[in-house]
Amino acid sequence: MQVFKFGGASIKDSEAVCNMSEILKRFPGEKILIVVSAMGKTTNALEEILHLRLNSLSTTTAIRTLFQYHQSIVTKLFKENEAAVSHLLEEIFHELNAQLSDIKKTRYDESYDSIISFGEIISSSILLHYLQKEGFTISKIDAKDCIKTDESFRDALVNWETTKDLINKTTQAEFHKNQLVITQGFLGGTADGKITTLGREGSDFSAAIFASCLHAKAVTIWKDVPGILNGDPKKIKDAVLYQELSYQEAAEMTYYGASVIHPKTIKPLANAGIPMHVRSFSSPEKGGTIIHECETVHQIPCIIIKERQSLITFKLNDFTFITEALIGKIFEALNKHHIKINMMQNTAISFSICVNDDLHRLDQLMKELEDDFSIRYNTGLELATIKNFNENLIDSITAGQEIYMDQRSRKNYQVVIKSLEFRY
Ligand SMILES: Nc1ncnc2c1ncn2[C@@H]1O[C@H](COP(=O)(O)OP(=O)(O)O)[C@@H](O)[C@H]1O
Ligand SMILES: N[C@@H](CC(=O)OP(=O)(O)O)C(=O)O
Repeated sequence: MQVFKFGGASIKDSEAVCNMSEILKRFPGEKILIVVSAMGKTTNALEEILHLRLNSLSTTTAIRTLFQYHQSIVTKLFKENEAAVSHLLEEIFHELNAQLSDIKKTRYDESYDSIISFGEIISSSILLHYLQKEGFTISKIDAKDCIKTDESFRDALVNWETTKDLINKTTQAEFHKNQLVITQGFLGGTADGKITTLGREGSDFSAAIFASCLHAKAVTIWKDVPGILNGDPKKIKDAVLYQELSYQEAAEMTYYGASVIHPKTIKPLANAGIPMHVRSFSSPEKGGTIIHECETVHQIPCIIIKERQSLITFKLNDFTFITEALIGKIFEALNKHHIKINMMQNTAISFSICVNDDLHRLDQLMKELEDDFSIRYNTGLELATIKNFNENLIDSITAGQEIYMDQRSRKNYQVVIKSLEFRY
């Protein structure tokens, strides 16, 4: 039994969905658990709809556009039974509207999950019907009933023991009857059935959760790139494909922000010794990258760019030194608001952190600390990390740039800058 994950790009239109079905046909008779993300940029569209609703602006056009996007995929995929699937789509959008009218501003994170989860609910429903039409024996399970989490909405923590039991019970029963089982990535549920999400781009992590609980023989993540390269090929010219990566190297890349894999994905797979393949959905005959237990340590530079960063500097105005107690106060607030530090630095009288641009969370953080510190911040930055750096590469990345913060260790160089026009 193995796990396949199809992300937004691999199911973004009807051609991509047909291609997904062709990929599955390459594995006749193989038991496969399919984890799907929302189609294309649906999650971003739902975030926008939530934003409009919370600001008491009209959501009508945005909802209609999202509906029409999915409807046009359904129309192209289904012919004789289009009406049934269209009806299902209408029902899901009806439910989305109902949930939107019930939003509570005071419980932002919970409302976020209840709305944003619709992307995966829609995609898994359409794909179930399409793959059935294509002749596969397939059933759907709901991730919210299998992956049990706490109530940290938007970044929920998995309760592994319950999850393992539920995944095994639910999935094994379905595999007795079907070759394929499909479920939603990114989603989980609390003990009392409220929907949660595992963090943006968390479907890779969902695939790893299912794989480790089911002792799958492998996980394959189908992407719009040939595998994992030593830099994002959309930004770095002549990026080189890694044929294999150790769990450790892969985990490190995701930690620094290589967006190709969600950072929480590697740990459960490494602990269970399950290999992960990252392969191209447009060239499924190619092997891509395998992440597994191996001795290989790459010496070529690897460039990781984390976009949408903010730099926040905390200071006291009376020349008080930044003590451990003051840093402790900042860390406590960061922990409380689920804000992760991507890079940090202190001087005698200031403490600076580079964090993701999550305006809602950062706003809460500032409110909490504004009485104790004078706070300055810059938004719209990028954090570049070069593993195995050399001076030429640093020069080419920082040339003409204002450096907001940088630091180096023996092997890694990190820099926060405004924008990165690559000349590499
Ligand atoms: N080191 C890297 N190797 C390959 N792709 C990378 C790397 N770093 C960033 N990427 C980006 O990751 C993207 C694929 O991840 P993502 O968009 O999350 O896929 P999906 O949503 O389909 O799961 C690629 O299109 C590429 O631009
Ligand atoms: N749809 C969610 C979860 C996800 O993992 O998506 P993708 O696999 O397309 O990155 C998001 O966009 O955050």
